[in-house]
Amino acid sequence: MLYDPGKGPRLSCTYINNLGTMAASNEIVSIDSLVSHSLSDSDLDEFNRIYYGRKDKHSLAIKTENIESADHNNFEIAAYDFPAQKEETRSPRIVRVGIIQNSIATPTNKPIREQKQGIFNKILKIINAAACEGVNIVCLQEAWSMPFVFCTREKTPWCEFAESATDGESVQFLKELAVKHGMVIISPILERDEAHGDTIWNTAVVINDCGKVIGKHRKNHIPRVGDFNESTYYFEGNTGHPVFQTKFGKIAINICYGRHHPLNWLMFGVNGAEIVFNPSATVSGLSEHLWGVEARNAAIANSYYTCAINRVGTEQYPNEFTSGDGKPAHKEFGHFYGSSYVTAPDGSRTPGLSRVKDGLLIAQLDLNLCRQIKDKWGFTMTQRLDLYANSLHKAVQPDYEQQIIRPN
Ligand SMILES: NC(=O)NCCC(=O)O
Repeated sequence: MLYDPGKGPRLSCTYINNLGTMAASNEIVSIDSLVSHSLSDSDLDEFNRIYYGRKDKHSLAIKTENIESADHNNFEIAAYDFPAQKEETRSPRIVRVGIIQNSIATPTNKPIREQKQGIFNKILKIINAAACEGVNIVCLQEAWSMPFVFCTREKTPWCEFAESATDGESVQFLKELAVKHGMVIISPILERDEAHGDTIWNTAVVINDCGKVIGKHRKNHIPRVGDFNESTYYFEGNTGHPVFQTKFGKIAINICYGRHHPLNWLMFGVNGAEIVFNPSATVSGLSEHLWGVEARNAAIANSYYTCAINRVGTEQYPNEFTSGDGKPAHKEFGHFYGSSYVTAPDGSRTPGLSRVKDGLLIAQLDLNLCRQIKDKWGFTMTQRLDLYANSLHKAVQPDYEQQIIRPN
């Protein structure tokens, strides 16, 4: 069955908020549903061609049982294909990725274990659907197993969500699924590092298709913007820019705020990544106009695939907090707008998932496209790393003088 993101409702109506009551929502379901509701079929084809680089729609069929499961369990499911040209000397290198966006499952004043378990229950159904569609690599959103509590600046009880990157609750839960389905799973969590002073990190754990943790990456750039008070909880990561060689290709993770830093994206490319996942948590009003630009631009500049994943929903906290902007104290973080999407190295992209609903976006990628685009555009050949290494080395010296040519 072919899924058409354009035919859903334009506005969401009501939702159960995180304190357990019904709330009205006038959120637009997705920019893509807005566009497709406004355009004729032929104009929509032109929109897809001109704006998204999708010459034809390249949607993939989804099994009826998974469409039914998505319907029943209230998540969106969509699947797209990114083919590459046939080559004489290399076979196609086809991999299916599944990116998952989710809201929290229970109010934030419930016991920690209950909150986690509620999220596990919904993720289980979505990963099962992904497996049934032959997905090889799943990536979850930033801090997927908890509410995004960092707006509060409270340590209790939120630090209790932190867990070991080798055998914490969520890693154990996902290891089993990785083995069962023979898939690689990227699990971005709040990490507790007992071996190093019980410190907390924002970490993506990579579990291979045999259920083994093959490594982790810690978020390199920590935001200090709006209510994203993450620096109260953890430092900038110390793991560099690792690329993980998996059975299904070379993958890397650029966690959320790192997407604003082109050099962060660059280094994953320099280290050979073919797919870079960007698990995120960001809210409308702050970043939504940037969302479609940054991961897409990174795919173009670095000739790799990018998968941008944002959490979804409006989270409320038991105690009021302020945003340091003179406005009244409040209990809501804002609206996490989902809109997860995938971009190919040629800059073509999928429509986004919903702004208001959990979702699974499946993309079938031919990794041969990475090299084909490098050959065509020559961005790696012309990137002049030596020039910038030299200039940056000078720029970080305390006595650096900016290269400004001033009028006499
Ligand atoms: N989670 C996170 O780093 N959010 C910061 C806000 C943004 O980058 O849009």
